[in-house]
Amino acid sequence: MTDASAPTDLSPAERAKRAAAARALNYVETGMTLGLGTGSTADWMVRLLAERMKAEGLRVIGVPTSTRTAAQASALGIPLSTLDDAGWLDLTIDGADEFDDARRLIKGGGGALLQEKIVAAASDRMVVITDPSKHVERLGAFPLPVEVVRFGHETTARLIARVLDEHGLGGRRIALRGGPSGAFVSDEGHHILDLHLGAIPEPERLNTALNVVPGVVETGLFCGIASAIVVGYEDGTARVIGEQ
Ligand SMILES: O=C(CO)[C@H](O)[C@H](O)COP(=O)(O)O
Repeated sequence: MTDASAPTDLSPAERAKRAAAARALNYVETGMTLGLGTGSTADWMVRLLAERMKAEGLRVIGVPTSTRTAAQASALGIPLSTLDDAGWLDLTIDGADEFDDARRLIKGGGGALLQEKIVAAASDRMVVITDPSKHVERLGAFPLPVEVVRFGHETTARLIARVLDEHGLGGRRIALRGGPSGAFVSDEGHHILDLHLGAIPEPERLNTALNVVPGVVETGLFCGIASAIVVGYEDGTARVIGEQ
């Protein structure tokens, strides 16, 4: 169903993101503790959530997955908690950079993958909000973000290259995320290596192998975590893959 309340001046891409976010809010019930994702699609979800809280008296407590989302949510008046104070969450709603038919994801384009994974893992359900441009047959066209400690990060990259070799992904480019002003630093004070893999033959196996490399904190591969994927479309409709 299209959303008649959607602003008419949005670009097609923003309409799709908004549609996914609006549909995902159907999972939210009053009294829930809710993980709040990071990124431009999650941004819509936080905005629409705040609107519903004001308009309908919906009560939730949010656990943000980044300083960016924390700032947005508190500016909009959403009550927040830390993950440890909340303990366990009813639901997390977050975006993704890629998803496949097995509901596996690549996340971390916005650099918040570590907190996003911890929060999602501590939730009864993770609902992903996305659009058709992120659907892939095989994960890996989007460079895989891997969060690493700053100490010895070039050595960690070499150790990762060895793992890639063993997984039939030898010679792939590994880039330290950053720009002219220096390397990107995550909310937890780490760097991110973007692995340009093209296609990942066995995401679960690669995730396990990367996570035991000394210096690796976490990967952006989310396997077996998302319970539903809400795909929003430019016409304002949305479709759910997985748990309704
Ligand atoms: O994983 C993320 C941040 O770390 C984001 O959810 C992902 O990058 C998608 O962002 P967007 O909705 O802006 O496309």
